[in-house]
Formats: sequence, C-alpha cells, structure tokens
Amino acid sequence: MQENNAKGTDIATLGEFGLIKHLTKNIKLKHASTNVGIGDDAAVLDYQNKKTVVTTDLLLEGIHFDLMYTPLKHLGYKAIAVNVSDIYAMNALPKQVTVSIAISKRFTIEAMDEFYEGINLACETYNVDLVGGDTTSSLTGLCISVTAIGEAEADQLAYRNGAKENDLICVSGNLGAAFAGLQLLEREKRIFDNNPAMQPDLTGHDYILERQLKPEARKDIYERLQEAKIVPTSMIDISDGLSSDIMHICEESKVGCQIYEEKIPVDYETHKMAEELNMNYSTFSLNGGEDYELLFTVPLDRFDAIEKIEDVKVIGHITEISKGKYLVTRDGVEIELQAQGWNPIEEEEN
Ligand SMILES: Nc1ncnc2c1ncn2[C@@H]1O[C@H](COP(=O)(O)OP(=O)(O)O)[C@@H](O)[C@H]1O
Ligand SMILES: Cc1ncc(C[n+]2csc(CCOP(=O)(O)OP(=O)(O)O)c2C)c(N)n1
Ligand SMILES: [Mg+2]
Repeated sequence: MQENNAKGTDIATLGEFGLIKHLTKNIKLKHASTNVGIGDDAAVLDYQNKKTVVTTDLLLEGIHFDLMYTPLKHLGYKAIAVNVSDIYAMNALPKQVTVSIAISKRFTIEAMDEFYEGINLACETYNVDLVGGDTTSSLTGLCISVTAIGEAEADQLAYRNGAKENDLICVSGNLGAAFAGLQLLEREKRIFDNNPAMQPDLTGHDYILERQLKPEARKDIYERLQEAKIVPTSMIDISDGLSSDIMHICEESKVGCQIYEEKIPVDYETHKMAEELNMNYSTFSLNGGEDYELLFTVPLDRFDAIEKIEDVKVIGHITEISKGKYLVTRDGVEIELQAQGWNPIEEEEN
C-alpha cells in the first residue's frame, strides 16, 4: 500500500468504502422530502402532492473540462450548478442531488477532499441534499455524473413546448462570457505548453474566468419569477449557446422567432476578449455555450412585470412557424438562425 507522498495520500489507503465515508461523513440533510439519504441501497424521497423533476448531466475530463486550468473545488461546484440549472429551467425548485464519480489512480484523498469542498459549497448555495451516488475507478481521466431532483406544483412547470406567437423572448444575465473565459484559458495553456517558463497572464479577466470556472445557476431569477407570479410559457437554460437553445424552444413549441442582435446582453470583458482574439463578440454570445442563463418566453401582456426584474432583458419575440427563426443583425439584416452551439459528438467526429 502506498503512503503519503509529496502530492498527497493514495486513495488505496482508505479503499472505496472508506473514501465514501470520508467524503460524506459531515452531510446533514435539509429537506423534509429527503426521508433517507446516503447509506442504504437507495435514497427515499417523498414529494407528497408535488410533481418531481429529474435531470442528469455527465462531465468528462478532456471533453467538458481540462484539469490543467480547472481547480477541483470549482469543478465540484460547477458539476452541481449545471445540474440544478436544469431544474430551475423547468421553473422548479431543486431539492436533492446524487454525485457519481470514476477516478483514476492519480487522484489523491486530498484532491477528492477539494472536489467535495466544491460539491458541498454548491449544495449549501442551492439548498440541496446530497443523497447518494457511486464511486468507481477509471483507467484514465475523471468522469462525473450528477443527477438533480426537484419539485414544483403541476401548474408552475415551464416546458420547452409552450411558447406562443407574440410571446416575448427573455434572457437573464449576459451571454458569451463563459466561452470568452474558455478561449483565454486555452490560449494561456497553449503558450504554457510551448514554453513552460511562461506564467499565464490572466489579469483583468476575472469576470469571464469566473463565468467559465465557477458558473452559477439562476436561483435568483427563479425566485423573482415566483415573486412576480410569472410562469414562463416556455423555458430552457442556455448550455449549448443561445442560437441552439432558442431553436430547441421553437422546434418543441412549433413556432418561429425573431431575435435582435443589438438586444443580446454581452459583458464588457466578453467584448474585450473577443476583440483581443480578433473575433466577433456575437459569435461568443450566440454560439459560445455554458452561460447557464435562463432563456424563457412570456405573454406580451407581462412586459411590465418582466421589465421590473433586474438582470432580465427582452431580446425578441415569437412568430408563427412559417416565418422561420431569424436573427436581426445590428445593420437590420435578417439572418436565419443556425444551431451552431457546442456539440461534443460533432467535435469528436470532425
Ligand atoms: N443517453 C440518453 N438516454 C436517454 N435520454 C437522454 C440521453 N441523453 C439525453 N437525453 C434526454 O434528451 C433530452 C435533451 O437532452 P440535452 O440536450 O442533454 O438537454 P440539456 O441541455 O438540458 O442537458 C433530455 O430530456 C435528456 O434527458
Ligand atoms: C476542455 C473543455 N472543452 C470544452 C468546453 C466547452 N463546453 C463544455 S460543456 C459545454 C456545453 C454543454 O455541454 P453538454 O454536454 O452539451 O451539456 P448539456 O447541454 O447536456 O447540459 C461546453 C460549451 C470546456 N468548458 N472545456
Ligand atoms: Mg444534457
């Protein structure tokens, strides 16, 4: 058995069950709907009269994240945030998560502690119980699978298929920042790979780095919508990019859309990064992905209520299906939208 070394303690010193106990020993359950959490063959949940909402997402090293520049604590946080984001996108409230991991020999107990610090912090932030998971080994790379479970009253759920002609298309926050952060990290990685003596220069880019490495799910927007008694006619969270994700809404709802490029919110740092890389910032905001902002539609007569919600912008409207799905550029030219969002399977094939 290997003992402590300069890098940390070999997981073999604890074994699988020891590691699970070590990582989960301090978990305290928060919700009445969690009857049984970690420790038995399955968790037991009780949602009584509410609808149960379930979502899962997989994060793979090399495909979804690069450990060269991703701190494990941030990665743990992000794995939870991107999953609870899907629950908010149903206009539901996340309550439980499960976390499954496959780890290779190069991970130490200390590394896993760091990863779980991020998991636990996100569970506090989003007020969810960690109720189970699975731990196994991997030959190469780290795999993370998170499932999030939430609740909503049946009439509160927002599906992708409810958008109607003349509805307003709304988006929270700003778009393209996570992609801008990724471009910066990849650039600095290439420089470092060519010359390991070079120190990465990340100054002045804090916001886009945070958007890539530690994204937040829009719990606050879910709450503002509840307070304003707005149930979106449709909603999705932007993971693959605005163009791709509005197209999901349009296709499911059998409608068209008109989006105005000048109305798409983009942060100053995203503009700056696009400029530095000689790229069009609209490419970032339309196709970048990993924004985890909420994209939703509301009836036209809710305009006043929407306008009062801070950090939500109207970027266009829903049209009838025969009108197609269009972006109106800053010059007033109409361009048919294309789903050019991030697609790992296509990326692999290219
Ligand atoms: N391998 C799979 N088996 C079954 N259902 C899947 C699989 N992959 C994705 N889905 C389902 O397809 C739908 C769209 O998935 P996805 O594009 O990943 O959505 P999101 O961007 O919200 O994660 C979801 O309902 C998801 O549960
Ligand atoms: C090393 C690395 N490659 C690529 C990306 C970009 N990236 C990772 S996930 C993602 C979008 C969403 O991923 P997906 O698996 O499609 O999630 P889902 O739509 O199912 O929520 C993007 C753009 C990244 N952050 N890091
Ligand atoms: Mg998915």
